[in-house]
Amino acid sequence: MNLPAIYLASASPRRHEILVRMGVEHEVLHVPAPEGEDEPRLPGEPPEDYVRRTAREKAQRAADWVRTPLDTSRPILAADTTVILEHDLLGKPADLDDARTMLARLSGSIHSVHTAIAVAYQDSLLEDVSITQVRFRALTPQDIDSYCASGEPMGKAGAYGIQGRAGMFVQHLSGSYTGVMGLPMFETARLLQSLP
Ligand SMILES: Cc1cn([C@H]2C[C@H](O)[C@@H](COP(=O)(O)OP(=O)(O)OP(=O)(O)O)O2)c(=O)[nH]c1=O
Repeated sequence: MNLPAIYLASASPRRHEILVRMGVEHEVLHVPAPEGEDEPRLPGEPPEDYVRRTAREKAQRAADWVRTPLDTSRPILAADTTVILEHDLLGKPADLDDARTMLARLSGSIHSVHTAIAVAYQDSLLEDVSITQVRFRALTPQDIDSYCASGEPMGKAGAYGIQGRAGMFVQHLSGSYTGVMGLPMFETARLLQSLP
């Protein structure tokens, strides 16, 4: 498959790793974070809309930021991953207590992981979203403590990384494994292929 060389507007090492696996030539852009709260949700905004809007804003911010110094013929890819449990949105945990609370809520239940991708290219912004249902086995307090002690929950939506030890918590998955990790391969390849 012939996919174009791109810029990746993401600080997530997982997204870089997935693009490497896809064989997509890319350069990572370190776009300065906006001032204020990290990716705030608008009042009453449905999670599906939130995750799409956030990915679009990341791609647009990167496009505005790079305009002059970089090669504008390269598409700019951004993504946003959010865990949704009973209409609540679980982002990255603020600290280990927060991580413990999130993991206890995910224990023995089904949640969904939404990853939106957005590509800024030649004044247009294209997007797609991958939605995956994930069932966790019941976790004991010891499971949660030792997982938190591993350091893996921090920096990850829902306080877990399926690609690490938390893979052992996943009893069933319906959707995209790479979407849960932060960049759905199928949707990303399809979006990049659809560019003019
Ligand atoms: C659920 C899950 C999330 N994650 C990660 C992917 C994302 O890095 C992170 C969700 O946070 P995001 O806000 O989507 O991304 P980010 O802040 O890490 O990076 P950037 O905004 O610069 O692109 O959670 C995993 O690595 N494994 C998982 O199983």
